[in-house]
Amino acid sequence: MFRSVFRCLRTNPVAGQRSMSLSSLAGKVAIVTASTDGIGLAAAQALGKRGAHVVVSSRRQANVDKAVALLQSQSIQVTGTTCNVGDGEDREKLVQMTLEKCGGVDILVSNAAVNPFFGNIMDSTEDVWDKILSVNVKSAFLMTKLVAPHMAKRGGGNVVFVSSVAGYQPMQALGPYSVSKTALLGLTRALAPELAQSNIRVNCVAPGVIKTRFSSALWQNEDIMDEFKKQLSIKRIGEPEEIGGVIAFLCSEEASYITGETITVTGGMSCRL
Ligand SMILES: NC(=O)c1ccc[n+]([C@@H]2O[C@H](COP(=O)([O-])OP(=O)(O)OC[C@H]3O[C@@H](n4cnc5c(N)ncnc54)[C@H](O)[C@@H]3O)[C@@H](O)[C@H]2O)c1
Repeated sequence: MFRSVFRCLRTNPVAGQRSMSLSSLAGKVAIVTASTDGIGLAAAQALGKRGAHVVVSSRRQANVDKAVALLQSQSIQVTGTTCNVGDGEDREKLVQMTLEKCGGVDILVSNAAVNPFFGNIMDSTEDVWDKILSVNVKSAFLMTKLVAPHMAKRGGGNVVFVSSVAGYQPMQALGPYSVSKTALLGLTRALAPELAQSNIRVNCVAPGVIKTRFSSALWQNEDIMDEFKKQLSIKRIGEPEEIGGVIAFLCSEEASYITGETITVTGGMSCRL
């Protein structure tokens, strides 16, 4: 059977093209927050390689310029701007610029996160909680609220939140951050039924330890990593591209019947709530 499918694709270029276009995001516009490095940049690359026009942003202009140049060098259609997702004016500016320059928005990947606190959760302060919940959770919701009407106007869209394995099992010393990531699992489920009415799917990815600046304190410490690897089926940490691809999948037609879900991408760590 496989042989006849391959023969058909080889001898029938139209059939081949049709199967390619199933996963294409050509004509789609994707906002990815905090997308000049790490998982956000990998998500922008994965979406862009599937044909989407990606709007990259982060807080520093120099980082935006660097990411735009990199993506352009990979023949990805890209627009960039600065955006602090914790700032209402910045969020509006990001969406407005996207509408003006790209004509609409179809995809939101809410990726930005902070963790200003390491220690016993009972030592965390109100300021720590305000900062973590504002950037990691509230801005994810408020960005969704801003883009949803514009997605609805275009017949639907996709929202993907970036949670964490820590959202399932709080990491020692990362209590408030872990709780914020658990909140995203709830936000995904709370939004999905309401936005399905506008043909907008809402999903989430929960990465395990991925090699980025954010997690460098973990992967640069051999003792921690040796201990950590005991919990993994695949005995290595993940790469940002391994999350970017899953995000692009969730935004594609192949995932057209998936909403309200979180996909864990952890190398086999056990994730249970
Ligand atoms: N790396 C991992 O092991 C890992 C594991 C699980 C989840 N995550 C999640 O993946 C996402 C991306 O992290 P990463 O690992 O790629 O690290 P990263 O450091 O490359 O990305 C986090 C980005 O968020 C940005 N950011 C922070 N506050 C912001 C704000 N107010 N406005 C705009 N941008 C802001 C930072 O500048 C940074 O670029 C985060 O949500 C993180 O919680 C990462």
